[in-house]
Amino acid sequence: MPAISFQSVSKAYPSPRGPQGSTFLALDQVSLNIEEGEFFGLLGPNGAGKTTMISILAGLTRATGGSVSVLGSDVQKDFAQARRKLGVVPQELVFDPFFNVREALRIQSGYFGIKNNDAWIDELLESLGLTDKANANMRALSGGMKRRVLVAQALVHKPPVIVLDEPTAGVDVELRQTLWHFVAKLNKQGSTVLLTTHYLEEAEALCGRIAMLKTGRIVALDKTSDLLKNASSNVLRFKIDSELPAHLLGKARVTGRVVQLPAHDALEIEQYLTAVREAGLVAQDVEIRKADLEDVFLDVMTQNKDSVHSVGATA
Ligand SMILES: Nc1ncnc2c1ncn2[C@@H]1O[C@H](COP(=O)(O)OP(=O)(O)OP(=O)(O)O)[C@@H](O)[C@H]1O
Repeated sequence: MPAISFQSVSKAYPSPRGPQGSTFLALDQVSLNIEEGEFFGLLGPNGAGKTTMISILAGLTRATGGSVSVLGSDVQKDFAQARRKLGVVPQELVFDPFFNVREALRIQSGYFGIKNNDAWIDELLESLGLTDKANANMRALSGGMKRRVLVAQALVHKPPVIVLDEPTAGVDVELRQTLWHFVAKLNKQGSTVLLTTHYLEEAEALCGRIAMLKTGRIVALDKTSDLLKNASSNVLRFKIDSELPAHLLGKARVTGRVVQLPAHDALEIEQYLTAVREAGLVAQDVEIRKADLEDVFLDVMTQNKDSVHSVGATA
């Protein structure tokens, strides 16, 4: 039985543009099974639909079509059972300002009907570097500390499936390391992890399998190692002072003076450098590196440039 299953899931929101009553599809027939024990990455640009998928999974938003289940429990029909199996770390820093950290975790335990949970709460506090903040009021915590509490809150009922929605957005290196160390340990002990992140380095390092979402559709789904294998194997990187010739510009990723071009073999690298020289440009700091997940991601996203799914006005 999959840990998480999305079957032909669609979600229509009221359209911000267009005539009244019209909708647009934030998710379009998404099907995805995540198996027990996987560390799975869900990637996509802003607005791709990642948070919408997680909100449906957590029972916070209703899908317009299709079905979603957590370890066999349907998120709508068996809401309480599905919710109990799930620990969700939300993207936004939502917290109750009236309680201290320990109280917040005890209250969260109470929502799940768990009494005398202090031993596990202490372990969570310790693992997330929060022990000395246990009695601090939530209001008095820094953003990074609040995020740690959100992680602890999500795990307070020992859920077998953990969902992390951009947990490292804007957090420092120390918290990232603490968090990844802890989540990797839980995954090794058998927890299933679903992660959304814009830090592709993290996804590459942590996730065994990855789905890439674009405008509500899955446009790539594979083992991380196979995604990397199928990508252009090398990237030619150099700096220039003027604009690239037009025929190279379409293929290149340009950041300021830095140009990066995907290259399959030595001949292609030679052709790029010749084209640069013939355009009267000087390539500086030339280097060749292996393609990484960011290259794969950009490749996949440019191949699927014009997928916009609007539907007409609903009756
Ligand atoms: N409550 C809502 N009402 C209307 N439109 C919404 C609502 N929530 C999300 N959307 C729209 O649905 C689309 C998908 O949004 P979603 O937040 O799921 O994307 P995302 O992949 O999580 O993006 P990000 O990386 O920025 O967090 C976007 O176009 C967004 O504007």
